[in-house]
Amino acid sequence: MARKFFVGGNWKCNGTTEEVKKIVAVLNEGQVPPPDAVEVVVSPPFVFLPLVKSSLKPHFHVAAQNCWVKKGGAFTGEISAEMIVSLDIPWVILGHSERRLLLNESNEFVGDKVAYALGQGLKVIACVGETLEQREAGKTLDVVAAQTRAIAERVSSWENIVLAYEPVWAIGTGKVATPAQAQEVHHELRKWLHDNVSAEVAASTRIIYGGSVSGGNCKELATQPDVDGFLVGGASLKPEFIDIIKSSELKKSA
Ligand SMILES: O=C(CO)COP(=O)(O)O
Repeated sequence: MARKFFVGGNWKCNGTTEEVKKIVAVLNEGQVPPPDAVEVVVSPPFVFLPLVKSSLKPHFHVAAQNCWVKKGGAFTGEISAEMIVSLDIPWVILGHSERRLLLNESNEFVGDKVAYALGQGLKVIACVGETLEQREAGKTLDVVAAQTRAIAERVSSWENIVLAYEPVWAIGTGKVATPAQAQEVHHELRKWLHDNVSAEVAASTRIIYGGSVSGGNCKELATQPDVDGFLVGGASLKPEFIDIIKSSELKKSA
């Protein structure tokens, strides 16, 4: 089965109510390919989830940016998977490098979160990626394999997981991975899934790229055989996000 192109917009910790309304208006006015050609999921900060969900055209789906590792309770400041489900939000981003690095989320903790969120019925955009130091030390594939393994060991199905490869050195830096660099890691991740999970999961799991994706560089990246879409940060707050969604049209179906 062909993997449907997937474009995620991670708004991170950005936006006021007024700014969020403007981004929603841009999305609603955009001429984008139909939902059977591309899956688009935007991820506003928690406080804007209901506003964004209720004002976006149904064509677009919504994701939370994180959730707690288990059932809610006495965890001040956290948001549980159950809460996200109760808002009818289908997706959550987990394991983003900003949380792994700034908030010390370990591979195991991220794996536990992915398993718990899936168990509650959420779909998960699970992020992996190496730092510049790790890349320069030749450890890229070991790092992303270890991050992926911690997820694979804890989940029984990959049906509701999109894997996002986001090299840390490319995030918010304007230094996008070259199409060849992205393709190499995506190919290796797919091979890892093939060898360690199953051929079926390797063939069907979408592996998307994130890190300084823009309206300018998305086209060449989109044509790489193992790049099934994008997770976009800064550019997802701007009208060029529409161009990035449209890059799905360049994808030849597998
Ligand atoms: O972290 C990212 C998406 O999750 C990428 O961010 P930028 O597109 O701003 O580099």
